[in-house]
Amino acid sequence: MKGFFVTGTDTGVGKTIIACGLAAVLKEKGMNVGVFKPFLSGISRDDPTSDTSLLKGNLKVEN
Ligand SMILES: Nc1ncnc2c1ncn2[C@@H]1O[C@H](COP(=O)(O)OP(=O)(O)OP(=O)(O)O)[C@@H](O)[C@H]1O
Ligand SMILES: C[C@H](N)[C@@H](CCCCCC(=O)O)NC(=O)O
Repeated sequence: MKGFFVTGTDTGVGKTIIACGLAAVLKEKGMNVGVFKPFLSGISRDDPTSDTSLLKGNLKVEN
C-alpha cells in the first residue's frame, strides 16, 4: 500500500481539492483508492459540503 499525505501551511489553501483530484486521477488509472481524514473541525461530517463528504463523493464510496 502506498500513500500520500496532503498538508499545507494554512486553512483554505486547497488541500481538500488537491486530495480529491489526486484520488480521482489514481482511481481513473484503475487503482484501488481510499481516503482518510482523521479529524474534521467546524462542520458536521454529514454536511454534504464538508471535506469528508467531498472526498467520499469524489470516490463514490459509501463510508
Ligand atoms: N487551485 C484552486 N483554484 C481556485 N480555487 C481553489 C483552488 N484550490 C482550492 N480552491 C478553492 O479554495 C477553497 C478552499 O479549498 P480547500 O477546501 O481545498 O482548502 P483546504 O486547504 O482543504 O481548507 P481547510 O484547511 O479549511 O479544510 C475552496 O472553495 C476551493 O474551491
Ligand atoms: C471545515 C474546514 N474545511 C476546516 C476548517 C478549519 C478551520 C481552522 C480554524 C483555525 O485556524 O483554528 N476544517 C477541517 O479541515 O477539519
